[in-house]
Amino acid sequence: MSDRQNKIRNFSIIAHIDHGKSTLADRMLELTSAVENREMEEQLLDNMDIERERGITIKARAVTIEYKAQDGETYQLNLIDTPGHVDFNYEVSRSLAACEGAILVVDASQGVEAQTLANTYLAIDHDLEVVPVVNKIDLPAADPDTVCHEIEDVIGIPAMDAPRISAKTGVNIASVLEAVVRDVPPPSGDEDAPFKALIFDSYYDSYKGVIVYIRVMDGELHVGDTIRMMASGGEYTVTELGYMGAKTSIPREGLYAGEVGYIAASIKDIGDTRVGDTVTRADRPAAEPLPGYKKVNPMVFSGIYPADGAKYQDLRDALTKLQLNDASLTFEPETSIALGFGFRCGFLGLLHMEIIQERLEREFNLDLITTAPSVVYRLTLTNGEVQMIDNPTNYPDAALIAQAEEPFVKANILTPNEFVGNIMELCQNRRGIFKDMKYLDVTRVEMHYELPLNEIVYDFFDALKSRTRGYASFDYELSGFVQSKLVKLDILLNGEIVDALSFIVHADKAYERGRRIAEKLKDNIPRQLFEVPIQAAIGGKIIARETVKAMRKDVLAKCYGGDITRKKKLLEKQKEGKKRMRSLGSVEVPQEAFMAVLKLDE
Ligand SMILES: Nc1nc2c(ncn2[C@@H]2O[C@H](COP(=O)(O)OP(=O)(O)OP(=O)(O)O)[C@@H](O)[C@H]2O)c(=O)[nH]1
Repeated sequence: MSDRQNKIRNFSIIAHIDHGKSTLADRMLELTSAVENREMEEQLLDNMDIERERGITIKARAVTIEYKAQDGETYQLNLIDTPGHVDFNYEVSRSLAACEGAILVVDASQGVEAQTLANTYLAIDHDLEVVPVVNKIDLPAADPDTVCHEIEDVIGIPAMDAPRISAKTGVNIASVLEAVVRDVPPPSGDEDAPFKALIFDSYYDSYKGVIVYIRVMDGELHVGDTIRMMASGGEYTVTELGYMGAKTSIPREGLYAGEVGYIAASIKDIGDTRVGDTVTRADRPAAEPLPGYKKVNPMVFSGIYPADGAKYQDLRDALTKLQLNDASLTFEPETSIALGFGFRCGFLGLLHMEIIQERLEREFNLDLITTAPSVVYRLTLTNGEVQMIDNPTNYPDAALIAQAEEPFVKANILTPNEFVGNIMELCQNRRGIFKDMKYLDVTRVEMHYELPLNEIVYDFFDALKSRTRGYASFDYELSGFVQSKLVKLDILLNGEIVDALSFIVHADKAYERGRRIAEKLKDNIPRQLFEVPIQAAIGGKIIARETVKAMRKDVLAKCYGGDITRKKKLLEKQKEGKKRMRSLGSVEVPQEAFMAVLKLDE
């Protein structure tokens, strides 16, 4: 191994949400003075607005810092950021593939949580050295000894000597860097072998074209070399390469085996730079690509329509741009009788969906109507054909279906034992199958359930939080398709089926759902000039009915003539309220109505 490699450490930070991953990353950058204190925006590594507001990290990012360790040597530390939410396990996985180690941050007042476990297992799957760190020791409720025992008992890695730190106040941060230098193995890789690197992220820069983030496995690369993308075959000449500093990129003349960095090569087509692909050199290509990693298929789908039909092209452009650095987002055109032209979009999970919606609205200034999310169903028809259905509108007639299957997940819930009853009740309501339960210590329990994805995509997480006062944590992975009794529930407004409101539901729950949805819609559809019947139907049979009564008075009637400004205000208000309305046939329906049908627990 070269001396250069001996001084490199490639690592990620993994943690349960809110345990302090981003704060620790900031402190590490600060300590290695990669950033001037005053220049430092809060949470440098999350550089998207929405992330900052929600306090979660979405996209993988990487940064190179130099650290002079106690042994007197200067090390190149490459920190690769990972998202913490269950929806993004795929992205965690792609970051981990570029590392040899992972710092596992555990909150000293909370202990091991569901995503602590899930992320640790992912790291172990990637053969990473896991370096535990106990954070938030400044909190009065901190109990680092117990948490260290918990890490040893539950995860099974030694933790008694784990650095105990406060990322917030900056206590003991250097001990984390020392642990990284000491415990994370340096990269191995043959500098003399043909160049081979893994693409783990990319983004589009309007001047330089696509910038790809790579981890070099073997060989070396210089400006002027011609690279080849092994999956797509695209060839480009490298115009710039280097490290990503905390704020700016630091161009270099070469990148070598074991290093993490970026390349720019005037690449215009993002399709050529697939995350997970292998880059090699055209003059001396590698024989085999790297294993890459499994791309996950989106499991949650929803229709996204521009509120103003004229914005269809803008919506397409916006989705195309977002897809550039979010390969897990899929979309294709669809038409709805009710909503016109839009796109069927596929997401990793509900949070992913919300984030994309928010970005479309905020960054691209679009007003959207989104339909209820649906999972993917697998149907075997009576003629033997197998169909995957991600849109309830395309659900075939019941008479044509020989067998219907829905996706199930394995759920892992960690909770203080006092909430076990509440959680069992919730899971039972959601058609969950209890698997087992074990005590982590005297007060905390780990529960395993199998649940239909359909029952958890909407509001399971919120429901779990509210039943456990926020103490339970939850993680899941897909386990496969399970045969199920499914029916399509249609909603009729004023006697007409609204295709955008149809959805698939388990037969045993259809009546109750139909009734609740009709009630919900009644609450969410404002009065119109005429009476509007709301009906729920299965295969043409009406199972529930509500009525929105006709409007009696004009809003202005309240004003008794007189005050013109007051009148104006009321009219403005009415206009505001209208903004997100959609005419379905003759009925005006607000956006909230489309989502309200999902939040049945409220
Ligand atoms: N008291 C205390 N609070 C901390 C400490 N470290 C982080 N926090 C706080 O914990 C909260 C979550 O910290 P983040 O760094 O955003 O957590 P994260 O793990 O990056 O969260 P995600 O990005 O959502 O995964 C923030 O309000 C921090 O200020 C600490 O050492 N002590």
